[in-house]
Amino acid sequence: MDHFHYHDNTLWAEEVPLPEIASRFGTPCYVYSRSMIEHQWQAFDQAFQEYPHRVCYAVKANSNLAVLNILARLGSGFDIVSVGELERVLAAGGDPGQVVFSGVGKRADEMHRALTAGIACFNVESEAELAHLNHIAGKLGRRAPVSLRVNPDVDARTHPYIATGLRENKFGIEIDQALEVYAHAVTLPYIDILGVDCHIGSQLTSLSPFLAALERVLALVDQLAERGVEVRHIDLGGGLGITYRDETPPSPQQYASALREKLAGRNLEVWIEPGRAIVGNGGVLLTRVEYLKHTPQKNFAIVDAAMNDLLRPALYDAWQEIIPVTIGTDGQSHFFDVVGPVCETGDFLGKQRHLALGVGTLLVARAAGAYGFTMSSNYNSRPRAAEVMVDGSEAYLVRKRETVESLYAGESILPE
Ligand SMILES: Cc1ncc(COP(=O)(O)O)c(C=O)c1O
Ligand SMILES: N[C@@H](CCCC[NH3+])C(=O)O
Repeated sequence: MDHFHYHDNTLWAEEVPLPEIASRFGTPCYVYSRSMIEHQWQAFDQAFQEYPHRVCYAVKANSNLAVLNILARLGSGFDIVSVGELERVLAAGGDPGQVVFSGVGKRADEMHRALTAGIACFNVESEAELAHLNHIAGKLGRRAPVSLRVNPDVDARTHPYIATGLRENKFGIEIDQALEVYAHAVTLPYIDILGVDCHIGSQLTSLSPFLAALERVLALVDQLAERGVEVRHIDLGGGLGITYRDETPPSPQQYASALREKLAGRNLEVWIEPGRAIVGNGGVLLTRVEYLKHTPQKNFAIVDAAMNDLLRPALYDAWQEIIPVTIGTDGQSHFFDVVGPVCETGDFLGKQRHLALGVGTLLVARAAGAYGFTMSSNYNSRPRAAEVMVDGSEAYLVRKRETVESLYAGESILPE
């Protein structure tokens, strides 16, 4: 399915034209579509049909409160990796009883807060973390709900920086050691074993790695049952990819039905943690051309968004489609490198793009709803961009552009 439609310069099925958004809120800004985000969450939820499941949206993909609130209203669960993400979920009206906490480095204060908030499950990634959590829960006089995240040693066939399920990666407990760690876990007084968790990587474009991981997790579930450890759910993490260029990832329907087939007849809930596939295509980065620069080697379009706003091209050499929203003033097409104002040669949004551009042309970088704003920074003392949510005929400013003053508000100089 083509996730994205442009009708009269609007986003998806929303009605507010992007040039109007640019003039009301300025550029660069992120623009999200409420209906697209809802559509994608519901696609996952409905695809499992009657099979007991929980969709825990991965907050790291896009943690804007309006996005979280839209999902909370649908009844979504949330996958968090820090206390900061937990507080965002709570502030957005999310249900703590549907929160899972992933990550290799949970601190004591984070465990404490998550326990008092009453989260659904800690996805524990090492024996040391398990002992620490048992200790913290003991001090609170509570039992911590736990799944162990196992590392199934499956090649996700994605960018090496975002593959997480290989033996050499820092994530999870080696699957061959899992039985031993479970045997220990069930003896701990403040640990309640609920499930088995894994997450093998992000931007996966085929089903086979998911199914290979599922098979290994199910084999472990069976071995645990033989030893008297009955788990209630398995968590398969996130990772389903989207189309940036010419990838053809499975749809949420295809993904869920392949999982359902393997799970049929089991008395196990399945939890998933999709991030990118819910919000990725529901957002764009809107930016304006400031200058054109023609050199004997290259044509540059210098835009007002930069690597601090959208890091994926610089970090992963990721391809984001760039489309003009308004016609260029000179109307001439060239191959352009679309670059930002940051002082790094790696500061580009796209290279060698055939575009008709002029000064003032508005462009979008598509598929920027996931890992766009959340990976942004203040590098070069650039204020973070505004975020706008479009909902039918209304556009709401859901995060103001930062002010320059706010960037040094917490700093101080040394006394005389
Ligand atoms: C533990 C965990 N769950 C879920 C996700 C979400 O992944 P994605 O955005 O690829 O669906 C990630 C990131 O890859 C993750 O590390
Ligand atoms: N930041 C990555 C995804 C990271 C997934 C986190 N576990 C990206 O933009 O593709």
